[in-house]
Amino acid sequence: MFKIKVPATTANMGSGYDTLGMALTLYNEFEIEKINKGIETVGFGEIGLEENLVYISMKKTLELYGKKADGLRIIAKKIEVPMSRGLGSSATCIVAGIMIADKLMDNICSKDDIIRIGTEIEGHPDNIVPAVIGGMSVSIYENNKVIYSKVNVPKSLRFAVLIPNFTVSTHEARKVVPENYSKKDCIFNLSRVAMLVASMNNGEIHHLRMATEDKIHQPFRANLIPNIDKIFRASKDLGSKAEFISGSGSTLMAIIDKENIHFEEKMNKFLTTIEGTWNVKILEVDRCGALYL
Ligand SMILES: Nc1ncnc2c1ncn2[C@@H]1O[C@H](COP(=O)(O)OP(=O)(O)OP(=O)(O)O)[C@@H](O)[C@H]1O
Ligand SMILES: N[C@@H](CCO)C(=O)O
Repeated sequence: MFKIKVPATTANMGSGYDTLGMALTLYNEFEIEKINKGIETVGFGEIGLEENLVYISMKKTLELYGKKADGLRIIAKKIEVPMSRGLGSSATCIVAGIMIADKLMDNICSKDDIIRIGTEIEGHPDNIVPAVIGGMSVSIYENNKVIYSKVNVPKSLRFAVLIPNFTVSTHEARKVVPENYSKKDCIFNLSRVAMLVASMNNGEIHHLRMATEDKIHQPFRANLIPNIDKIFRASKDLGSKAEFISGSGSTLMAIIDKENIHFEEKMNKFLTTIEGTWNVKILEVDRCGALYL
């Protein structure tokens, strides 16, 4: 019947907890087929229908419009975004589910509707917004409304994702983030997140290291990722412009210049000296967002 392709996303980007996010050139693809009766899922491993985030999001969207689905097979056709690694795998499922429902209703939802429903399901907007519209974005979620704006990303940048073989659940990683902060720490992050948006927009790559510094979530989540300091130090030594935890982890992100062509090979070599298995991918910004194929 139809296919949907949704990009991976890296949320927070250091200083922008629950606020900044960016789509990356790594994708999940879902295919929908007609069947006689019921709803079937294929390619989702052990995940049962009622726990399947694509199905849950499709069902919720249809219910919002007073509709129901029947006679559908949802196929996880191509899964590139690893689960629970801080690359927005849940957002790919949520956005795909909403877009399936929308297609079944003859595309009555606007992008803003998809973003609003998706954010309500996910609980924060920073993966959902870039997954839908592509690029880097800043979002505000308040009173069930999402207000967002795109940020320019310099074309010379590449994004090295360092993906470990262990997972970090977002639900668990949100529990270690404190409820309250000092005025000093608030000013620390406010200044950096504003600097990050300005630096990206103005192509001031030399500001990125300071602009991605954070006191809101990363110091508390660092304990969930063994050797994070060593890995960030090695990345800096290999010429990266900035490093941060992607989303809630476990993936670590290094921003590099496109001319840094030996980064991948050298980082892979370094990571063999660290416990665990790591997979390095050099990605670009996805500038389109989710699409029907
Ligand atoms: N390919 C998939 N098939 C089915 N469900 C998936 C798939 N990928 C992700 N999920 C769902 O999303 C959940 C993972 O979401 P979680 O928010 O913990 O991680 P993430 O979205 O990968 O990371 P982050 O939000 O930090 O970027 C899984 O437990 C599962 O419910
Ligand atoms: N802003 C979210 C992103 C992960 O879903 C967090 O850091 O918990």
